[in-house]
Amino acid sequence: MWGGAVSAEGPLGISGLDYEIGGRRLLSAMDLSVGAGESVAVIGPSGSGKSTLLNLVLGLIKPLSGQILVSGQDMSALRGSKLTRWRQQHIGMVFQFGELLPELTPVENVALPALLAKGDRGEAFKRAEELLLSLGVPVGTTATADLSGGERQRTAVARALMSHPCLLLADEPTGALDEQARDQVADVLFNVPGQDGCGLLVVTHDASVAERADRVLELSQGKLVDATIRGAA
Ligand SMILES: Nc1ncnc2c1ncn2[C@@H]1O[C@H](COP(=O)(O)OP(=O)(O)OP(=O)(O)O)[C@@H](O)[C@H]1O
Repeated sequence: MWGGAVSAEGPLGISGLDYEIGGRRLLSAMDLSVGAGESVAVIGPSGSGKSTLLNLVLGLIKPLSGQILVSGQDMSALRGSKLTRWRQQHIGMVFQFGELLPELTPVENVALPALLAKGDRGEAFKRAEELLLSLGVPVGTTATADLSGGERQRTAVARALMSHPCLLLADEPTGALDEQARDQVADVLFNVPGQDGCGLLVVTHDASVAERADRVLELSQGKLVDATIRGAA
């Protein structure tokens, strides 16, 4: 089992995490930490609880017991608008299907969270454009629906980075892509910790994506164990 001390300073520290659903113990005394500038991939069979783990980190569901620190803050201790604000300010999330609004342009999609949070409009559009250009996404007037699958996922990465999160989560970020687009999105995603200094936690079925991470862990019977993937560091 991979343990590791829970750091109050790092992007993510999980200790002794237990979670049950429908009378079934899904996570059991799980420990995990993700350091600044580090990437961790979690693999595991379907139904083993990988997405549930991300939902717990986001504070969308509460653990039975144990502690989840995001940027030093115990997520279980926060409720309502405080929890929402902490999540918005410290965590970026990339979903399998991007979860973008198809009729908006990529810049509008990326700027939207900042606009909804009543941020400065000009600054939001400027940062959105810079982020998209840095990730190789065209910033014209094309609707997001008309972009390629890979461009859409890179737009989703840009949106997740908009708030300068200390922790970036990704749930099957390349699951809907062909091989070439998968590699481009994985390049972009795994560059982020080195460039921004945030921690990256990626859940994936794809060994060629997982092996890019600094550490690969397998979720097995409620615990994270070291996984050896050919070519993994
Ligand atoms: N709200 C819920 N009610 C009942 N069971 C649930 C609920 N949410 C998740 N589960 C169950 O918990 C288990 C873990 O689900 P989860 O989505 O975390 O798995 P996963 O490892 O991400 O799977 P996949 O790789 O297929 O996405 C599954 O058996 C799922 O059916």
